[in-house]
This record gives sequence, C-alpha cells and structure tokens, in this order.
Amino acid sequence: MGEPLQDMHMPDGVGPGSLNANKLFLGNFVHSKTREELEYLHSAGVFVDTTGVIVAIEPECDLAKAREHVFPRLGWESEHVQVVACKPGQFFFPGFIDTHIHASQYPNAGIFGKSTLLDWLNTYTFPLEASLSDLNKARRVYTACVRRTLSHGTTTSAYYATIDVAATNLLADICLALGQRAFIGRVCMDHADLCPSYYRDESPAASLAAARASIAHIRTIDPDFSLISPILTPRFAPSCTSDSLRGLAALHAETDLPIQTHISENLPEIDLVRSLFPGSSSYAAVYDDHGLLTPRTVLAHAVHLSDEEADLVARRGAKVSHCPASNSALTSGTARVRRLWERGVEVGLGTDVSGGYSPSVLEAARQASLVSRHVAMGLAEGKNRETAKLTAEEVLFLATRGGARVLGLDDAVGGFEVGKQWDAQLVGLAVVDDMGETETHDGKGGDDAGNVDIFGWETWEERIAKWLFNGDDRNTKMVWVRGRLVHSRQ
Ligand SMILES: Nc1nc2[nH]cnc2c(=O)[nH]1
Ligand SMILES: [Zn+2]
Repeated sequence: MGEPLQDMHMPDGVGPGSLNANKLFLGNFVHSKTREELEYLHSAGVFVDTTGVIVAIEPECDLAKAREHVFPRLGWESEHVQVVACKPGQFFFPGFIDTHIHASQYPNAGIFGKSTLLDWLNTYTFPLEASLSDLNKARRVYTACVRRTLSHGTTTSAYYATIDVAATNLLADICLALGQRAFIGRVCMDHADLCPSYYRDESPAASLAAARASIAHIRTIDPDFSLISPILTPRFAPSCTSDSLRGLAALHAETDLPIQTHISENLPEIDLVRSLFPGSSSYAAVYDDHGLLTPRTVLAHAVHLSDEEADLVARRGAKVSHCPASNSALTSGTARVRRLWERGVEVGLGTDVSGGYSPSVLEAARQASLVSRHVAMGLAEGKNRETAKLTAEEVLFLATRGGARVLGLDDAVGGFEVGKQWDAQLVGLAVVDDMGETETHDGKGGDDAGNVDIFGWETWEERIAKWLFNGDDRNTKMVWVRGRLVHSRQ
C-alpha cells in the first residue's frame, strides 16, 4: 500500500486507523438473496475482523450474546471491539457499485443542454478532460468526485480518467487515500480523424505505452490490486485505431486485466462504427474481431444491441453496465435490461457521470426502474409488457450484487456473507413521532434525515421502496470499505 496523500482530510473518526479494530455491527441487514428477492435479517450481528472480512453472522444477536458466545469463539477481546448498532429507522445495506463513471467529467454533472452523444463529446467533454492535464485542477476534481460518490454510498467505482498518465495516476492515489475500491482507466484514444488534435494519443504505440505506465504506477501503490486495479480503457471503437485496439487486447491477454469501453449508445454512433469498421458485421463484432470481447469486458450502454450482438456478448461472457440516467439525458435510447438477462448477459449499473447527471447509484437504480417502465410502454399489451418492468428488488440487485458480478468481484463484495469483505453503508430513514415530527438521532434537524419519513406501519419492503424512490445522500449515514470507515454523517 502506498502512503496516503499528505493533504487528505478525513471526517472525524474516518480514516485508516479504523481498519485495525475488530468490529461488530448490530441490527437490521438487508441485501439481495437473489435477483428477485431481498433478504432481511433483523436483530442480527455481523462480525468483521481487522482485515475487513466478515468472519461470523449471528441471527438474534445482541451485545451481551456477542460478548458471551461469539467473541471467545473468534478470540476477540471485548474492550477492543468497535460496535456500531442500528438506531430506529436504520439498516445496513451493501455498498453500491458504480460500474461506469467518468471521474474526469464530474464538474460537468448536470450540464448537457440538448446535446446528443457525438456533439456532447466535442462540446462539453473533450475540453474538460483535456484541461485535467493541469494536476492541481485534476486533484480538486478527483478528490471532490471520490468524496461525493463515497457520501452516496458508492464503495466501488469503475472510473474513466483521461489520456493524461500523471492525472490518471493521481486519481488512483486519491482513491487509495480516501479508501474507495476502484478500477482506474487511463483512456486510450488515438484515431487522428475522430479525436481532436488537442486531446488524443500520438500513435497506437504511444497509447499502449501510456496504458502500461499507468498500470505500473498502480502496481507500485497497491501491488496486489487489493483495493485499486488498473482497467484497460479503449474509449470506444470510433476513437481508436485497429492497431491500438489489437494492442490493448494483447495487453489484456498478457495481464488478465479487465477492460471497459462503450458500445451501441446512440444511432449516429452506430452508423459511424459501421463506416469505420466495414469488415466487421456489427458494433459488438468490432470488439470481438479485435480480441476485446472477454469475460472481463465491461460494455457501457448497450442500448441498441441487436439480438445477434446480445447473443455474442453472452457467449463471450462480457458484461453490460446499464446507464439509465445518461441514456435519458443524452436521449440515447432505452436499454432493455430484461432482454439482456434473458439472453444470459450479466448487468450492473453505471452513473456515467457526466452523460449521467448524478453521481448517485441510488438515482441510477431509480432511473433503471423508470426506464424499464418506458420500455414496457413501448411494447404491445401482453406478457412482455408486464415483465419488462424491473422491480425495486431487481434494481437494487443491479446496484450491488449485479455490479459485483460485472466487475468480477462477486466473491469479495455485494452482499453479507462470511468470507466477503465489509463494503457497506448504514442507511437511516426519518421516524415520524406522534406529533408528526421526525427524529433524526444526530441533533441536526429533520432535513438531515433525508427525504424519507417512515411512520412505523410500513413493511420492510415498503421502507426499502420509499428509500429507493425518495432517498438521497442524507440517508447515507456511514460507509465502510474493507471494514474501514470512509464516510460518516453522524
Ligand atoms: N456516455 C459517454 N459515451 C461515450 N462514448 C465515448 N466516450 C463517451 C463518454 O465519455 N461518455
Ligand atoms: Zn461513459
């Protein structure tokens, strides 16, 4: 592990020191049991050791029982265990996994006007990304982005940075220092006709050398890639030459590093790919023909994939990052998640900041639900129309376990099981008292309890639905990655 950056400030009680204690979490735990079903554990105890791994889960557990029965079994000394217990209205939920986000576009979140993908890239995106070769600016932007996403409960992010190696490496340093699990992509784009002269790689060789330089840096700060991993990042087919795509495929074969790119986001982009790669039968085939469609590939958007392309993606075991807020904002289209699932493609959620306007994966989950309803409204009445709609349980699966599968982390994170790492968030909803006032536990006034009031008569399924559709970062009380407290509002 590298040294934390000198000028990082953590909120009180947040930071590397908190990694070293054994921890006991008590109360309500909610996570995906399957794609269709959430599991609710009440009055339970989850025991997390000093390495951040869940070592025991006990139903019907309080502090007395933990002290008497579980600590001795684990060889823990009571006085050195940190205990976090849910208050009324609170529950633990797995940390969110953002499978597609451009840290370098964070200052533009919400700024897209009436643009669509190709003019949006030239008008808003390339100038901002190019400006981050100023490392002071990059530090401000990346620090704010990582802090903000942590505050929304994102414990893992698959980031695109920029073409600049030093700024990309800085993003890796910042994620490590602030404790966010991250895939860091140095963006490759070397097609002289398609990329602006002020923002492109000089040649395929320069593009590959830069990718290798960023990988080497991450290897020095996190040698086992235990928190931070490089990810090979050809921006999308139109911005890359065949030579650089092939070079990245060779690098993947050599390193087994994951790959991320964009696919089939909007119709003019698909026409452009057809004209640039006439030898390939489809957009998905372009990546396949260049050796980039693998079980470790994350394809963002996949809005307009044909059935044949979806089947090819499934056969290769490549994964899809569904970015509903972005696809609506840039009027790209409505991706059909149910159809991808039915064809055997794993799907996770991406905020796609700043095509997407929000850094919140909860917002992406909410938008996934709404986009699926737009898909349904476009279908003839009948079974498909009903089944196109995604349930609250399904979009929260996408936000957690689905994302873990997409990023190859399903053995490590995404749910609460012994052996998994404690990447989690404590969510708090406001409990309304007999006078109609909300209790907030933190003395900061009703507003700090978020936009979600619960009255006590709601089922747990209803509480979760209210959080999904009305919640925001005010409900995200504490966040941990690998057992380390990385964000706290209380
Ligand atoms: N949404 C989105 N699509 C892309 N396609 C190529 N680059 C980008 C990007 O930065 N954002
Ligand atoms: Zn994107």
